[in-house]
Amino acid sequence: MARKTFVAGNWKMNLNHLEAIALVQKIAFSLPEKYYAKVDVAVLPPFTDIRSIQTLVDGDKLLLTYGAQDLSAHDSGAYTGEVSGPMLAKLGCTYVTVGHSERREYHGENDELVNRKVRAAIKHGLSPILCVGERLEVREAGGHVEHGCQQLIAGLKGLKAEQVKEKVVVAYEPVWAIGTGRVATAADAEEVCKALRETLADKYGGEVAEAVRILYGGSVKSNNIGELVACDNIDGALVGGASLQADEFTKLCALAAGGPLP
Ligand SMILES: O=C[C@H](O)COP(=O)(O)O
Repeated sequence: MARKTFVAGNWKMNLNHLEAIALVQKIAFSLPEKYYAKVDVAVLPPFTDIRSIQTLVDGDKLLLTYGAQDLSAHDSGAYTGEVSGPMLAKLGCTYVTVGHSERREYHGENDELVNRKVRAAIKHGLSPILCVGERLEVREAGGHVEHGCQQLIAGLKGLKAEQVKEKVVVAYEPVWAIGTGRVATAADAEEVCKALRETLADKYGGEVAEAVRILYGGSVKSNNIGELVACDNIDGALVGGASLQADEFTKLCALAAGGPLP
C-alpha cells in the first residue's frame, strides 16, 4: 500500500490566534481541494491558537488537519503549565509532535520522557510525530544513522506493532539543518530515513515498516521539497519557517502532491 505524502507545518512559538486564523484561511483559499487527494496537510500551531483553528476547520469544513507541538506525559493533575492528551483530543487535534530537538535541547527532554509522551498521545487517539535527529558533532563523527535509529527504538518502546502501524509518524530532523538554511541533501536524508524504516521492519515487521510515514525536516522549502519526496523512504516534510508564509507553504504542499502549482 502506497504511503500518502504528508506535509506538516510546525509554527513553533509564532502567531497569535488572530494571525493563526488569517494564515489558515489563506492556505485553505490557495490550495484547492483536489490536492488533498495526494497530500495530507497539517498545521501545528501554539496551544493558544488551537481552539480558533478548530472552529475554523469545523465551520468551513476544511480538509486541512491540525495538531499540537507537545503534550504532557500525564493525563491530568498538578502539572502547572502542561497540556494533556485528553485536552488536545477534545480540541480535535489529529497530530502532536513529540521529542522535537528544541524540546530535547531547551527543556531537557530525554528518550524516556519522549517515550512516555508518545504513549500518552496514542492512549488518547492522537498520532505522535516522533522527531529524531543528530547534532552536528554526531554527524561529523559518522554516528548519525545509529543515533536516529536508537532514538526511534527508545521513543517507541512498549508500543504494539498495530499501534505503530496505525498511529505513528516519524520525522528525521538533523539538528544542524533546522532553521539554518543548511538543508541535508536528499541523499543524506534518504540514508537515515531508509535506516529508520529498516529499523521499523526489524522490530515490528515489514508490513508496519511499509505503512509508517517518515518525514524529513530541516530548512525544507518549495525549492527542495520535490527532490526530497522523490526519495523512496521520504514521505513528506515537517516544515518550520516556510510554514509561516501562506504562499510558500501552499506552493510546497502542491509540489509535494506532485503539482501542478495552483
Ligand atoms: O519542525 C520543524 C523543523 O524544526 C524544521 O524547521 P525549519 O524548516 O525552520 O528548518
